[in-house]
Amino acid sequence: MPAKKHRRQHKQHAQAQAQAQAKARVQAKETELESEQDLAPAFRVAHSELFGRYLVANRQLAAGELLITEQPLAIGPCVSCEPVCLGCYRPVQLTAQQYRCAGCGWPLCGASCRGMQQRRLGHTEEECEIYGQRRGLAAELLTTHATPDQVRDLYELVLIVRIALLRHLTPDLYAQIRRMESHTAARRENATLWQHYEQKVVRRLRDDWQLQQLEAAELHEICGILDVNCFEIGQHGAKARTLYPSAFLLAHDCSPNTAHTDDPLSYAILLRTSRAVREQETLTLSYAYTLQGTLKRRSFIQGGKLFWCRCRRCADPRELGSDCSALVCRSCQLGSIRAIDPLDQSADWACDRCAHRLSAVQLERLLDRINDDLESIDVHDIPALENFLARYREVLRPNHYLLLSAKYSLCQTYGRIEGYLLPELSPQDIARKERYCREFLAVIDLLEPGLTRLRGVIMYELHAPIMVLAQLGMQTGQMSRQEFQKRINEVVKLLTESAHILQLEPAGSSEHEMGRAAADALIKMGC
Ligand SMILES: C[S@@+](CC[C@H](N)C(=O)[O-])C[C@H]1O[C@@H](n2cnc3c(N)ncnc32)[C@H](O)[C@@H]1O
Repeated sequence: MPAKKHRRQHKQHAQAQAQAQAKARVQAKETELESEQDLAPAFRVAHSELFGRYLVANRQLAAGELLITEQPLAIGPCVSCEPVCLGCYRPVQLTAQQYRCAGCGWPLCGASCRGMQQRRLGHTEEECEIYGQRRGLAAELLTTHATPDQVRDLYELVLIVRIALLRHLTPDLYAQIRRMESHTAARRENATLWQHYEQKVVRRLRDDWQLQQLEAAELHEICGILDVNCFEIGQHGAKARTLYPSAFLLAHDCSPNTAHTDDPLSYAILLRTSRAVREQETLTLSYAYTLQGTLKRRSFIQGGKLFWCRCRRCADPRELGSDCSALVCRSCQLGSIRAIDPLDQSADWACDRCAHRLSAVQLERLLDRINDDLESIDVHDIPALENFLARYREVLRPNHYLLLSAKYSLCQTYGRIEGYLLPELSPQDIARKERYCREFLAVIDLLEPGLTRLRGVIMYELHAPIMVLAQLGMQTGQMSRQEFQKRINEVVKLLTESAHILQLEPAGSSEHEMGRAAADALIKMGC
């Protein structure tokens, strides 16, 4: 081989080798970056004047990323609860037949309650001793003669006493809890709130129960910490409130970018992104029930968490396009009534077509009345719920949260309760279920988009009427093959997304079961 050709070949070979090495280096770097990204914490703690401490995404996060899973620091019955077992937080009766703790006499679900073995998460010896020494002031009041207020007042104390006990039992956990925000100064300025806790908690524990080792200031602080930072959790009828080591740091938003659930056995929280989150974006969850109007959500948040929310949804009279607070104008019957300035709780509400106005007080009174009406209806009473929708159709816009609440109950009862199972329903009733599901889903898509439990549940509910009506349409020859296929494609899409969302719920939860049912249905359909 001539030397020149050989040199050229050698040069080409060396160039190719250098290119391959460079490519390998880039690939190695990329892999390194990818794995660094995997290892990089998804979020960090930031601080601002407005939020105090809060969590921020450290990198771009995908929808469904698990951000936090942690055990509670403390757990106990909710504030306004019905009687529950002190071990597992499932409902109990106050009758003479109800099993009671041999040590202190409080009602428990049974001798083998799993909460008796879970130190710190259930009924402990230390707690038992305190109640046992004060049977007349606690357990003996918990009979069928107890008024709802007496029951609530006693159950409210449980978690406060548990936290106070941690001071000596596990000082590190206690210190972690005491570092949480309590808003004590602001609470002290609110005479009604302060007096409530002074009477119901501080005096009761220190004077009546003679627990003078619990200082008044410490008790007020614990009450504040609980009001500001607690999560309400529970599955299969259990209900409890919990404090978690880091999940409490999430800031609030009325259309949040995370969703959380809890493990039925360990009470661990599982917090995930519900949609894609940009690097530097604040991670948020909702402290209030999202299917409520701005006026109600804001006053609920101010009452418990002591700040006025000013998020994008709160500032928008149409609530991100959902229009879930709008009323029908009583005067012109054409326009919609909305808040003039939703960030001012006392601002008037005005019609967008005529000069009609309502004061915030008038509006609240009207909504309270309609709400009381709705609350008086059993969630399984289909005719009463339909009647409610018919009565308020002329008063509230179709997406109003009070109508949506009734529609949600109907979505879950049509096709599911005796007398209204799918084979028993008329095509009109099945179509009604489909319509309510669609209306509800359209609002949830705006307020809680992404991988959220409500979307998963309602998509599962929606697939059934579409499927049944499509089959019926084919059988009766009223639906074309093309239209039938279109409906089936929609069913597959709904089941796929529902299965994906609901199987993120912890095993053993009813939503997880629903997710599995969606996945099974897809298999049966050959998907
Ligand atoms: C559960 S704590 C969150 C952690 C708290 N920022 C801290 O530093 O401990 C709730 C408190 O955070 C603040 N906060 C959270 N979200 C907020 C928001 N959207 N606007 C204003 N303050 C907010 C309020 O002080 C609220 O009472």
